[in-house]
Amino acid sequence: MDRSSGEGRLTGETESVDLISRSRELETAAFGAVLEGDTESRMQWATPDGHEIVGRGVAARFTATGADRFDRIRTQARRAFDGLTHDGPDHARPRAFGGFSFHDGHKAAPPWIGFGAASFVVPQLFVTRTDDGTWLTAVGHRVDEAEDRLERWHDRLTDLPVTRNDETTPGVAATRRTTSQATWTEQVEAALERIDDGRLTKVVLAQSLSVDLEDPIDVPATLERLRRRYPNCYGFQIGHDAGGTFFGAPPERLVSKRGAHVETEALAGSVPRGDTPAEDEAHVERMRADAKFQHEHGLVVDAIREQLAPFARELSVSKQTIRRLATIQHLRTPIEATLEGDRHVLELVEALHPTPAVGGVPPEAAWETIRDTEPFDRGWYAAPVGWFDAAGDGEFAVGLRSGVATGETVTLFAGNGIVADSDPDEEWDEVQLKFRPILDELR
Ligand SMILES: C=C(O[C@@H]1C=C(C(=O)O)C=C[C@H]1O)C(=O)O
Repeated sequence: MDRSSGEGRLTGETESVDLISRSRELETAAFGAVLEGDTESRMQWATPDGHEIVGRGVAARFTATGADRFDRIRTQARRAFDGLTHDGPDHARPRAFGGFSFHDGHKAAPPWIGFGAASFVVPQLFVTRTDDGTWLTAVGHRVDEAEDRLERWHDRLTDLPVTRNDETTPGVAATRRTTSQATWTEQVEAALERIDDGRLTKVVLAQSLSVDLEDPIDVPATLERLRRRYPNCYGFQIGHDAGGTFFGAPPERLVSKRGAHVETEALAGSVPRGDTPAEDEAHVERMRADAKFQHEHGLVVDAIREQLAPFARELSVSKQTIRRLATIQHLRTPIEATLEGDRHVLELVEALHPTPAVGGVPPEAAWETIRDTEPFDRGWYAAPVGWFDAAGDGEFAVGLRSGVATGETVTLFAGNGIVADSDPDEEWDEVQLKFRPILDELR
């Protein structure tokens, strides 16, 4: 156990504490052990291009509530990162990992204990695996603290055998839905009335599914299996010993920023996979040719373009493509921008969240409809999860295809875009497909 966890860490909005960071290369693949044992915080982040970060402990924590939560996180982070000295390669630099709740008024009630309206942690210890090798980084408030932590964990990880992947799933004892199919039909019909009235153009309605497990879930092993099945998705977990663990395999990038270069995408419109390549194509062709799907997708492209334009010197919207996943296929439009001036990735996160891929159009009417309709708190579902660094660069996924594990229950969330001409039965089927990534790994 890392007994120094929590000592002298930075939490307040006014304190300023130096952060010292030290890295060294790791010759072992046994770095999953970083997540073992008691620690107040653990995190994992994997990208579709194969990069991976696994971390534990709290060197600095930033939290905020309210409408200015994005700004307040940035202010706290600036204080912490201003005093940072990193000795190691750039890719092993300290970053703050965490995210936001869907809505700024969110309260951390079950199953979301430990998940406030905005919460980020700079881990005390983390492993970064990229094309440049595997590196271990320790962060502390004094040089000796960082160096001791680095050596201790380096020795510990190097001595460990690489364990084989755990293929056993926890098993499902019981499931409970928040929304029956009959209720869903009523909800979609009520949303369609608002659309007919002209109050609303699109809303994404979600459902939640609670799964009682037969055995405790091993989140890292579950994520590993998800990564193999959904290699073109993100993989993440954010866990608190004093609360739950939010994890998932989102297919959707909210935004990534490196210097002036920004990448995002519109992902909306969903059809199943077929049993054969020809069936796959038939589903895709139906989606491409369908006015409802194109309308629903186009609203997302337009909103992202509008939100990003004020920040951009150049903005380009690429040709529509298909994102094909193991259980579902989506319409996807990549969007890139070159920023005008110096910006923090959290400014872009704030501008983009929620896109109409998870919220709706117009945003206020969509949020009102979500609030009037959904009998549960979205918590961090469909909200930004990811990281940022001292330079204000970072990458955020949309927290979809996700669940929050507490004790022996996992609460899953999934939703779908409703526009004029949506059919409640078809929308129901699409939502069930979106539960599958996590549900299949629990059964
Ligand atoms: C809302 C979800 O997915 C989003 C909604 C989609 C749609 O309406 O077709 C497709 C991809 C995601 O942007 C979810 O996975 O829960």
